[in-house]
Amino acid sequence: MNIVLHYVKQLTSFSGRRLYFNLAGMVVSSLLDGIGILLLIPMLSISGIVDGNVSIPSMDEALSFLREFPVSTGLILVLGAYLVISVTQFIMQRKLNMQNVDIHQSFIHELRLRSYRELLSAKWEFYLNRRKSDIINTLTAEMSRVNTGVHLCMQTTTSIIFTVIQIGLALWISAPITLLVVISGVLLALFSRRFSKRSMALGRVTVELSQQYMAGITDLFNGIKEVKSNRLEHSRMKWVQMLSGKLRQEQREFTRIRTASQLLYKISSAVLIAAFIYTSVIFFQSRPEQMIVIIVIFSRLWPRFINIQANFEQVSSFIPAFRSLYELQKHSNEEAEHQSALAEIQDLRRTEPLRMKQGIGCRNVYFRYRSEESGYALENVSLQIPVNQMTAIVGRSGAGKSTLIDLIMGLIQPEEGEVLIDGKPLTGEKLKQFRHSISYVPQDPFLFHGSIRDNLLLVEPDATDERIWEALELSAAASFIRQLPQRLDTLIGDRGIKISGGERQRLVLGRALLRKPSILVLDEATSALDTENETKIQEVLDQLRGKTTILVIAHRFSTIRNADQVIVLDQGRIVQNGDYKQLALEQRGLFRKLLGARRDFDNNQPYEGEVYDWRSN
Ligand SMILES: Nc1ncnc2c1ncn2[C@@H]1O[C@H](COP(=O)(O)OP(=O)(O)OP(=O)(O)O)[C@@H](O)[C@H]1O
Repeated sequence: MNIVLHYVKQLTSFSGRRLYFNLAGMVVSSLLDGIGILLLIPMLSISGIVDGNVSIPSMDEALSFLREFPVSTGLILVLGAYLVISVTQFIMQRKLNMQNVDIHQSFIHELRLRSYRELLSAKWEFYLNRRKSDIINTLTAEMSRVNTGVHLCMQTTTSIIFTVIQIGLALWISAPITLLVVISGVLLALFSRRFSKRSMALGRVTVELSQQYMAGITDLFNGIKEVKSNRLEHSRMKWVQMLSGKLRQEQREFTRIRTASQLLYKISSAVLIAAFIYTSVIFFQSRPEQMIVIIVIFSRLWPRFINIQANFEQVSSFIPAFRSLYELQKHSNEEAEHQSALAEIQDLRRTEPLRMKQGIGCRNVYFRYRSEESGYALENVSLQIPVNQMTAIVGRSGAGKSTLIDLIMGLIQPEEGEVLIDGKPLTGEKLKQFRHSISYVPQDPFLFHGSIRDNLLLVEPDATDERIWEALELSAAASFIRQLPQRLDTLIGDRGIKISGGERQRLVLGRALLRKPSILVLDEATSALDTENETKIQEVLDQLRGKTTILVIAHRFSTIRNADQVIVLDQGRIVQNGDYKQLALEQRGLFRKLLGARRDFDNNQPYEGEVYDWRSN
């Protein structure tokens, strides 16, 4: 329950006076409700409409004037008062409900924004160690349970206020009966704690199953092409059947618990009411008016107890969802990129890009993904990337090329050693500015289901069509986009599924160039291009040299042919570093081995446009 209290505290500090005003309104409204219903019988009795007398201290005297009137006038007065009180209470209740929803939804809105902000400010390592589908599950399914949980907490608070006030009024009417009802309620609530505990245990199962379901369907639809091509539909269907069966079972179990506790309350209510009436009639010779009071008090209070118990059980089943959101927020907060990362995301001012003068350096850098592993992904790496030159990083698969790029971009931090910009450590404001000067193009770029224009404006929301076409010309994407019937307004599907791999890469390169970056990082970003388009990109990179620092991982010989510097990585270490020609001539070097002995490097005349994959060596 502590975790729920954490969010309730957040709710009270977020909503402030509004929440307290609403609670005060609830008190007044429940008083009116209590007066309207509970005092109806005594009023009728005092007015002489019901035979006999139900004694309520001080109320008798206050309403004794009704006896002066004829019965019909008294009845109109009593019912008129009842109507006024009830209608006022209904109107007030409606207003309070609307305000409640407003407070609740504003809080959920804030919670959602806060969670996104914290997640966006978390460092890259946070994501490396987590299943993305778990994060998505927490932000969707669990967030929705938290939403209902907060609503239920507010509803339960209201119910408790109503109940306490009605207990007060009932005590006024008949203290012994009310006390008996309350004691029975408390005993039953204590007995029902087992239902709440079972609900919480089931809630944990719900979160686990929900995570498995989200992970499974994410994997399934990410790999739907493989599923269809390799005829894996049957095995996937079996998996869905198994998981959906567990979900069905879990929901059934939850309903079983809930209905069992409701049944217990309802049976108790029948047994208690019978016992009360029997005791009153047989032992205390109570009159019919008192019987009515017993029934009224019981029928007003008992459903409230049932309702509070049902809410407790449901909130208990949501506790694991509250915990899941809490832990996601806590961990993303703990793993924030830097102290001001959160504030930075809120800060809408544009950060000025860094004007690098000398270049990027790494000094004796060590990095490993898990501290318990003995091997390093990067080991004692020292290098210099001169400003406005093109540096290529090559090596076999798993050599550490992408890790080195992530480290240079400040996404991951070295375990030992330093990354330097113009000789100074890459931290604080400098890191922020440095990030703003980079355009990064991965092999599998991020394209969303939208138009080409929308995908481009993602990085430069204010770019004009003229600037967009200029960038697309540079990335050799303009020609294919012009041929599309809707040109920039063409929808490209999920992850750009409606265009080819090569077209996707040219489009994403155009998007990177639209930002006019001072540092361009291409991580195998030209792998899907044909020779003609690759040559075009090569020309673009040549044009950018002298104006932009270019960092390239490429498995194609032609892409790095004009690089000013080639860094050769092997098992996390730099084994060669120099310009292309020099490395190609080093007979025993790994670079030459990677290129393949077939080529005539002494004349530096490799076959034009030939595609060569380092990784196969
Ligand atoms: N998220 C990760 N968690 C654990 N180990 C990782 C992770 N990413 C990479 N590695 C390991 O770190 C080493 C370097 O990987 P990296 O991706 O940098 O190589 P690469 O040269 O870019 O390979 P490729 O050319 O195949 O993309 C490899 O041994 C790899 O298994």
